[in-house]
Amino acid sequence: MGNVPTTVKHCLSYDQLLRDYPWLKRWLLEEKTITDHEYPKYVKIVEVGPRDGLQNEKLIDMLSRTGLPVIEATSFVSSKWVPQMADHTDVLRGLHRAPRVQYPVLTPNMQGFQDAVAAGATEVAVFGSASETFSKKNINCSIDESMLRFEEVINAAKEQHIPVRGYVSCALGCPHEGHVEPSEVAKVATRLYEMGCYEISLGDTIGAGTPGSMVKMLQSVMKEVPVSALAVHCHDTYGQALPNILTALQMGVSVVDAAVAGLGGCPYAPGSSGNVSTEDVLYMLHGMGVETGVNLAQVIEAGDFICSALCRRTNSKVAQAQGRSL
Ligand SMILES: CC(C)(COP(=O)([O-])OP(=O)([O-])OC[C@H]1O[C@@H](n2cnc3c(N)ncnc32)[C@H](O)[C@@H]1OP(=O)([O-])[O-])[C@@H](O)C(=O)NCCC(=O)NCCSC(=O)C[C@@](C)(O)CC(=O)[O-]
Repeated sequence: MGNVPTTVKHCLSYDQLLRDYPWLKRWLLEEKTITDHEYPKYVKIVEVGPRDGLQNEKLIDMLSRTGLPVIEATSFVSSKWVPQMADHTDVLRGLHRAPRVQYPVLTPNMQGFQDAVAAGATEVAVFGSASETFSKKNINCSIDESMLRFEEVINAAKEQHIPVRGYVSCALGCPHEGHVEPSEVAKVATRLYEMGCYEISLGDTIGAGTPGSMVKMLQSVMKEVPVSALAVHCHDTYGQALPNILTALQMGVSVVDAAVAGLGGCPYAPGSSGNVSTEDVLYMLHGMGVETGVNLAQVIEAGDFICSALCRRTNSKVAQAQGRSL
């Protein structure tokens, strides 16, 4: 019984545990470890903190130096709807682009797309929803209407050779409708993929998903969209983001959205907390031997900088454990 942890060996009810929990017995006797599972060898991290949390050029520049391959910089939405995004053009123009880093921006419609391109965007993202009510509240149109708007954006982007990413919000639950059927998520993901989005990010907007619902949702989506084109975007409201991400990795997903210091939330998903923190995702992946090309210490520094600037506590457990931004 080579790898039985000492604490378990010395537990008085160890024999009873083995009797009562056959899976534990199998685990211990077969000397399985977490690394026996198949995981992607490399995971692409899409940093969404600057866009989903706040917009700050210095933060984007610090993140650009960490090895992150993608940093979502800002959002070309209406400032009447989201006043924080009013300075999107200045933010995009002001950042110092690092080589090999992509800086996508959100564009809900043609007006957003045109403004983004004029400000120098080289990659954009459209954001749809698997829930009718959320679609209406978030972008003021039905799912079908949103698809028409996105098709226009995607076609215009194709003409200019601009890659488009697609989001599906409410993939594991809606703040208004509650449960969302995995088949509805698959439907929207498929439409976005078929229209030409190169990657589909499945958003647990309210952070209510669990590994159980993640498996069901991914199984449904993966029947229609290749797993190589899928990403997960997990909020941590119920503390389920890391287990949900681990589950997605086990199913072959190799793109993970995360936000430095766990910034963010969605103005149209009241009560939802921020995204899973980039620091915690990196700590988990590196601990599993999965490569990301990202320097965790530098991301922690960037998180520290932005939390100090905002006088707020970091949501990253890893940064907290290192005594940062407490
Ligand atoms: C989509 C719209 C613009 C529709 O808003 P609307 O009011 O239905 O748009 P409209 O076409 O009727 O136009 C009304 C006014 O808005 C202007 N307008 C129209 N479009 C734009 C634009 N792109 N940029 C700037 N201004 C715009 C337009 O020019 C006009 O101005 P007016 O004539 O009244 O002065 C609005 O609903 C909106 O801005 N929504 C933003 C919602 C948002 O940012 N939500 C958070 C995003 S995060 C998310 O969705 C989830 C995600 C991606 O993180 C993943 C997850 O966690 O699940």
